[in-house]
Amino acid sequence: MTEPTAAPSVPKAELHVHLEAGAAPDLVRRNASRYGVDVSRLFDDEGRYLWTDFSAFIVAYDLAASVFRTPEDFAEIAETYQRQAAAAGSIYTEFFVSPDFGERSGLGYRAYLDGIVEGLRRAEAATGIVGRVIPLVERHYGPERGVEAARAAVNNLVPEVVGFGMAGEERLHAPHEFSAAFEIAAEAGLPLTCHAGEWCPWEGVQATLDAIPVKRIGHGVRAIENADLIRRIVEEGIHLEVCPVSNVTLGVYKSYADHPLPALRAAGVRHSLNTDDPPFFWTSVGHEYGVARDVFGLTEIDLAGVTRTAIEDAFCDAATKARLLALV
Ligand SMILES: O=c1[nH]cnc2c1ncn2[C@@H]1O[C@H](CO)[C@@H](O)[C@H]1O
Repeated sequence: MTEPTAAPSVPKAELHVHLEAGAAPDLVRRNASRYGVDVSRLFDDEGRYLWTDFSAFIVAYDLAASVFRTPEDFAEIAETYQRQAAAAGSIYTEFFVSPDFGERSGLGYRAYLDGIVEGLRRAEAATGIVGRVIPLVERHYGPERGVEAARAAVNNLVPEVVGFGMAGEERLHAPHEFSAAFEIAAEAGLPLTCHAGEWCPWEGVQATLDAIPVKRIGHGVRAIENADLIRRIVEEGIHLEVCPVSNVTLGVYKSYADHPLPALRAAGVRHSLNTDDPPFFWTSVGHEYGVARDVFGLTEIDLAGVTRTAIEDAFCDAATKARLLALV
């Protein structure tokens, strides 16, 4: 993970971090040896995560996640991530968690969630950084498992659970196939976000907005390919959870010069800056803000605006937002 020489000092906030990907290689290696799992193919000679493309990344993600098995293991991921983010000036993180993965891990979703929440509470007590959780559907497992994930989410509404979403392989299944899952979550009062417009072109974002009453889109950057869609996103106040380093590292865009962050900003699209899967993409919250400043030319005032927009469009309660906005 490369921190810029001097990360911007402005308070930071993130709305899009996949929890298991918050685990740094050292933590994964330590747990792998504790549980006797061979993770040698996960890392390169310098000990950094190794993958070739998005499909290989999803497999690598699952292998790294497989060495977390107890509530305390998950508490440690959450607490460690949050302490590092707080040290880089972050005041708020929303993590994607997977009820399906909680079951697959053998732990059960509730014990998995309780571990994560315990880690978030410990980090908040130590540093003040606030952490919240968005359970999600893993799209590549299909709509039926999506409904199960939604049921698990609404049956375990601890205070830290603030929304519901979908991630995973965007090239499989259409958004409307997941309507039933999103309806269960919406009926329980959970605001919605869905990954789209990362691996599929702008039509994927439009189909998502047509099928699911989302307030935010995970990534959504390829909406830039259609001016009418961008107008709709601005008019409806849809927030894009933008992850520039992830996009360039995974190859959604060849270089930062091709990335639409400046065009999205110029169009007035509400957005935040996010790490997505930080150690997999050799990034951190400080690095994202550093790239926004050094590559895209955002000023400290612009960056404070990004943080304010993130908190305004966060899924936490109004009192928490007011308290956090007062810090920016
Ligand atoms: O950048 C991404 N795009 C789409 N799906 C992702 C990305 N990063 C992680 N996941 C997926 O999210 C789930 C865990 O939260 C896993 O299914 C993982 O593959």
